[in-house]
Amino acid sequence: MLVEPGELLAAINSPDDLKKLSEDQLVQVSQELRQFIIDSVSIYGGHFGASLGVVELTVALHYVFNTPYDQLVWDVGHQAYGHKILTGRRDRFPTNRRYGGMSGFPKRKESEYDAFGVGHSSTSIGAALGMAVASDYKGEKDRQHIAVIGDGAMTAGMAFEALNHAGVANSNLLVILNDNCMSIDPNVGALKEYLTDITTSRTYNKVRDELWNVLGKLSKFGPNPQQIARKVEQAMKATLLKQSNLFEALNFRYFGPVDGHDVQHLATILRDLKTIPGPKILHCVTVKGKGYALAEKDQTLWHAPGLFDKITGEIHTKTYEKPQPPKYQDVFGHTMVELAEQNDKVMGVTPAMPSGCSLNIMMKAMPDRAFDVGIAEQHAVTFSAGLATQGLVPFCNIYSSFMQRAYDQVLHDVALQNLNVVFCLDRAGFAGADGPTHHGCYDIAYMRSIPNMVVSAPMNEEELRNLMYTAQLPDMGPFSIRYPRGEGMMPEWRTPLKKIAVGTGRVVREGEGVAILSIGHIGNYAAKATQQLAAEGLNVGHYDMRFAKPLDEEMLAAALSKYKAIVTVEDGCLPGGFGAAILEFMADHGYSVPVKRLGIPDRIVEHGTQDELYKECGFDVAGIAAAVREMAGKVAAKAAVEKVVL
Ligand SMILES: Cc1ncc(C[n+]2csc(CCOP(=O)(O)OP(=O)(O)O)c2C)c(N)n1
Ligand SMILES: CC(=O)[C@@H](O)[C@H](O)COP(=O)(O)O
Ligand SMILES: [Mg+2]
Repeated sequence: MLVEPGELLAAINSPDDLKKLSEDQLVQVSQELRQFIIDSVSIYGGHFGASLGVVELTVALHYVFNTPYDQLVWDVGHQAYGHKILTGRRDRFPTNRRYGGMSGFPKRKESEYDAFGVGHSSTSIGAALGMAVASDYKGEKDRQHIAVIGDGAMTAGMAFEALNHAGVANSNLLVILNDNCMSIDPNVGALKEYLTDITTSRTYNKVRDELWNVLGKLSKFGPNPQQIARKVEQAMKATLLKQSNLFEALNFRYFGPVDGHDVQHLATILRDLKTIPGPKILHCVTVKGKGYALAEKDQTLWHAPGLFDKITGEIHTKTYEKPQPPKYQDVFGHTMVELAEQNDKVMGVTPAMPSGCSLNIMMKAMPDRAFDVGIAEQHAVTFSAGLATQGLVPFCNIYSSFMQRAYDQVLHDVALQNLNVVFCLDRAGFAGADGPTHHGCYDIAYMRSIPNMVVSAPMNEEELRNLMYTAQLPDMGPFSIRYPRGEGMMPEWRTPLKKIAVGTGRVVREGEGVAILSIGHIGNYAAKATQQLAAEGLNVGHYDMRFAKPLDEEMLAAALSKYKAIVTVEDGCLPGGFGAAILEFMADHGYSVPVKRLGIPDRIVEHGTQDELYKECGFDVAGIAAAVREMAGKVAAKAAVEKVVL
């Protein structure tokens, strides 16, 4: 073991062991847990700042509540490392996010302590409410249901929808709002300002603390003082806070704000809250990255820093002798500025991923033309639709998997009205270590089914730039461009912007016998496979189709007439995907050439590096080459049979 737990932590293999500690020992065990997370993430990688920020909360929750009977739902789950360590998975930590190893997020099949599988944000309140209502139905009156949600996740519509329901369901639900003023980037929006208003109202906090101190003393004499104090507190909130009672207006009892790093105080409060029925919210104020100075200072960088030297804080980056290709996201970010300089109608929109998708480059250069709307994918799409009705051309950049949330908005608000909105789907295909919650498998299939939608994918940086350029030309209608996480292919990527005729592909190489039809970046793997095959004497054709919709029908017809077998390659799901589009075209036009489709199969693919997952699914370079050989073998066998018959 490269990471040794501290003395108390070493003895904790489940929350039952934690409960054996005295309340005085909670501070030490919290320190040890924090150190274990720092030590582990520095050498194994993963999300960092969020877990450090909830160390005390995690300890207090498992100390006070009877998990797993009491159900604890973590929102997003990127902050649940402490939870995993305390619930019997400390020894598995070296495998975190690795192929075949522990998931970076809570996952029901991984542990009975993971009450709900997460990864996408803002699901915790709805899920915990469902559990609470189920407990009501089953008569489990003693069961507790807790949702831990961050201030960033709280900005999403789903969270509000669940609060709205919970306020009348009257079930036993505790929402813990972990307020650190941060999403991945600084949190945005009016809710953030409201929460800041509560946390910074010194007068309110002072009067409230005094009131509850008195209450604590009086409560020995019965529940009445509590009721009086509550009434006084409500009146006080209304007068002392600018906008009061957002949560109380939704029938939640609001407690806080409390210091989320005072573990003993948290344990006391949580114990009290256990006795209060119905929906309640505890507002905890925490610091993202708490306990690691650099992470406290640059919270965005340390959200998920990669491997680092825990002593110096140096983040390990590879060094290269030659210039390397840029990340696709950066090509997007810089090209946005270039396009916006040329076309004053171009705007940028991101739901809470400005640094993830590099729209932050435009937000800095043109703050009035690029918007972070918070974790609100549905709103991001409809907001973009609104901009488009006024003649603007919004580029709405959403990670492929998060876009799943906004399918109806794409269809109803954009496509039905044929509005000029450009959807840039970053992290399309396998996301890698984040795993199935984040893999962008489905976008070709779901975008292809939408009328008016152009579905495209660049094979390299130049194509990304040209597709972006094309998409903002007049009257293009809804236009989607997908590209993967990570680097492209071209160190010299600032190529002149050129129009690509919609629905046209390009020939990468002519061959004979078998042709590969690929879409997007994975075409580079196909290109390598064709080179390997050429060395073996197999001269394989390769077409970079660029568009899954509309297909380049002319090119396809030519390829289907010339070649005896086809292999399609996509970094997307096979059902309904690019290969399926080719088969539909063939069926509709009477082609019967044998086809082998390579892509993401119809099952959940877990986490690992992108290359490990391509290999697992058979579309890494070796897999593509093997598929071509197989098809070439069939072609040769068929030709041999035909020769004998003749
Ligand atoms: C639907 C969805 N959109 C975006 C994300 C990406 N994302 C993951 S964590 C995060 C920030 C969450 O902020 P908060 O809930 O406040 O948690 P913190 O990191 O501050 O602890 C974002 C935007 C996501 N996981 N799910
Ligand atoms: C938890 C979460 O959803 C994000 O932090 C996500 O892991 C970011 O992914 P990228 O690293 O690909 O931006
Ligand atoms: Mg936050």
